[in-house]
Amino acid sequence: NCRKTSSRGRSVVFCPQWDQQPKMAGSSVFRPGLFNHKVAIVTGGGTGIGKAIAAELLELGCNVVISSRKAERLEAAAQEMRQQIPPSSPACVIPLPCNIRSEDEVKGLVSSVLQQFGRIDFLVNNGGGQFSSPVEHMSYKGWKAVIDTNLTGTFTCCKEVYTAWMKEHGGVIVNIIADMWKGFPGMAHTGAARSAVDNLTKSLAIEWAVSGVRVNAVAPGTIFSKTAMENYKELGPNLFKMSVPFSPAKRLGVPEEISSAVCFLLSPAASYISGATLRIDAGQSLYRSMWEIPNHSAWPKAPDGENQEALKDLLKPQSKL
Ligand SMILES: CCCCCCC/C=C/C(=O)SCCNC(=O)CCNC(=O)[C@H](O)C(C)(C)COP(=O)(O)OP(=O)(O)OC[C@H]1O[C@@H](n2cnc3c(N)ncnc32)[C@H](O)[C@@H]1OP(=O)(O)O
Ligand SMILES: NC(=O)C1=CN([C@@H]2O[C@H](COP(=O)(O)OP(=O)(O)OC[C@H]3O[C@@H](n4cnc5c(N)ncnc54)[C@H](OP(=O)(O)O)[C@@H]3O)[C@@H](O)[C@H]2O)C=CC1
Repeated sequence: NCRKTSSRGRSVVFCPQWDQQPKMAGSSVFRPGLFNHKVAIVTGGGTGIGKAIAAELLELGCNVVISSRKAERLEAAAQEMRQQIPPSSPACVIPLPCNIRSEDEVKGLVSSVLQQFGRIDFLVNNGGGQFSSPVEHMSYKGWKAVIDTNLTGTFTCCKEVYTAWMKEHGGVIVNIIADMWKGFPGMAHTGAARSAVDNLTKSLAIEWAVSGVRVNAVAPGTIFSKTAMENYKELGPNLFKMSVPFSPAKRLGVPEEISSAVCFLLSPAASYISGATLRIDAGQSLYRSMWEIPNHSAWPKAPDGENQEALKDLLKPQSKL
């Protein structure tokens, strides 16, 4: 069904199906070999978004270290990814367990990667998460767990990779944050942490420009994966189903739609981009909030006066206005 048309003297092949054909899961739109011999650390790289990022980096020739707390799940993910690496590729994937909440474990991770590969070109701070709870019922321990993971964990990984390698050799960092642009009612801890990482990204982009380090963030909308859903236990399926109408796309995103943007930000195509946050949410952050506010009369009254009187009149059941 493809037609050849000529546009301004150039020959163009136009396929009407192209814009309807989705990118295939597990196949990058970037040039094979783009990241040959580079080394990346992807935290949370054994599941969901992190796994898609790791797989796309591998496909592009990068050596990838996937890291998170659960060693068995990490090893299984690495085995699965190894099956996809063509024999001609120089890339490899290794799982290294690390809790990003522990400064010592992060230091250990960075030094192991340097021992094994001798360099760290890319850091993707993707590991993290939260539970859902209104603030009034949130325990201090729960608040701290989420801040320590998403904010302090990201800080620690950035700092350790920078001081041990990127300060002298340059590199690229991408921080995964969230759609917290209208606050994050129901998950206020993560909203506060991700907003702080958005700001940290800007500070680091300036402080580390002198080392040739670019630092950017990606803010996903609601992205479906089995592991993300399972985190919310029995609430999970409904939470994700309920989110669909709140996306202007009227569908949820998938991890592969985040990984392509991360690979772009890591690549030389983004060589002049630093301190930026890319929202990958089909416009969700510009659209309506999921948080329902029931009708109530608790709000402070407006000042008396002619506008207030006219407003009362307008709102009477049979208003003449
Ligand atoms: C509005 C909904 C839209 C749909 C979602 C859209 C956005 C989606 C965003 C996503 O990020 S999806 C990805 C989800 N994946 C994860 O969150 C994975 C990582 N998450 C975790 O590891 C945990 O959630 C954690 C809380 C961040 C850390 O858990 P960890 O196991 O390290 O800590 P714990 O020792 O278990 O807990 C510490 C403390 O936290 C409180 N708490 C934990 N879970 C809950 C819960 N479900 N409800 C209430 N409180 C919780 C609690 O105080 C824990 O202490 P203890 O009581 O256990 O002593
Ligand atoms: N899915 C979505 O809609 C959205 C997700 N995000 C964020 O994107 C990132 C990836 O989430 P997603 O793939 O969806 O969900 P997953 O639950 O699949 O991924 C979370 C990953 O983070 C790892 N992790 C959690 N805590 C730690 C820790 N203390 N140290 C090291 N690793 C840790 C987990 O591994 P382990 O348990 O083995 O440690 C897991 O691999 C998270 O930060 C998430 O909050 C942001 C916006 C939306």
